[in-house]
Amino acid sequence: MALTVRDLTVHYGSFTAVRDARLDITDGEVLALLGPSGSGKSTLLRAITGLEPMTSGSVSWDGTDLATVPVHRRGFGLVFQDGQLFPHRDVAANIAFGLRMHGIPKAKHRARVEELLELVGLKGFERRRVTELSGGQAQRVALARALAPEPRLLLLDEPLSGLDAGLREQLAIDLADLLRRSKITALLVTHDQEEAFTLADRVAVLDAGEIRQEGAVRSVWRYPADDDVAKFLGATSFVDGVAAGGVVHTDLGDVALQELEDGPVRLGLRPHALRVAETGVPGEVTAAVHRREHLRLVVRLSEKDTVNTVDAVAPVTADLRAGDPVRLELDPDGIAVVG
Ligand SMILES: Nc1ncnc2c1ncn2[C@@H]1O[C@H](COP(=O)(O)OP(=O)(O)OP(=O)(O)O)[C@@H](O)[C@H]1O
Repeated sequence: MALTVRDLTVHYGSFTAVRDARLDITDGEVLALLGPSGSGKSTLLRAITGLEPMTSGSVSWDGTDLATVPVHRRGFGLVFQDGQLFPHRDVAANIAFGLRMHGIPKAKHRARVEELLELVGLKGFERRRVTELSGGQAQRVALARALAPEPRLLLLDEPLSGLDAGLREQLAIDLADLLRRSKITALLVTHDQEEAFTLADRVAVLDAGEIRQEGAVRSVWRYPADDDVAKFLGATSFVDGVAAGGVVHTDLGDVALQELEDGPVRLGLRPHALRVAETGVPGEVTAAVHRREHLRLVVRLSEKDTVNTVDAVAPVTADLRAGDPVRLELDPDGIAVVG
């Protein structure tokens, strides 16, 4: 086990920002700490680095307790939201800073800087002033600087959240590729599920200072531990049903979920779990908004006691507006099995 965190608690005065956190990261694995704003993600990350004093608990690397090891001797690389580059130094000097700090001889700097710029897709940028970089380029330089001394753990705190949506998506894909190719062990903090799922092998969902669920990305997405985690992962309504022979029967219709054992189940529905179709439960559109890939609807269901209003989707080409009658069918793709 590379990183082991046990019972980590951080108090700010009488307020508990992180309570009894337990985490493991194995070599070459990327773990995302995912949670809403204020849930304690940054506090936990900072406590792991040693930047934030812990109230209790332990952080170990390969079984060695790091309590007495200062931040700069932990062998961790850090990347924050706003890069924090040195504005008066050029790109090469920013990246070489990490090498100097770790006592790597100057003769080796140039080759390593070139190698890193190539890795982050900024070949030839050595002499560029950092004030003349775009937000995305600056974050790539910050990443190169953190990777320069070959840290045993890379810690990324919302590394992409200062960037606009399109760039963020592209950089997340590039970063995922880089982490995999270089087999980097990393801990990523984000409030963005998509970013966590693009980048991480496993996620730990944090809420109000506590880790509510931890597991492989796909499994947490499909099987959230409770309604709160399901809501945080996009479920906007819930329906109870009964599974029998791989089909779940609910008030909103039937849906094939082959992996489920027979018995009662609770389903969390993301908007695309309900799609406009020829058949299905009837309802009336109360709102329709165009999104990039679909038309997002709010639908009031007719004659349903348990669920009244649900989110649903229709193709972008559908000409639907408030007041229109529709029918909705369940789509297994958007469903989470809760509990
Ligand atoms: N230095 C501090 N003193 C007192 N309270 C703090 C301090 N730093 C953070 N907090 C509080 O601790 C809680 C957790 O903060 P933290 O920054 O870890 O959350 P987060 O999940 O990273 O949030 P965000 O996504 O908004 O950055 C918040 O309620 C915050 O107000």
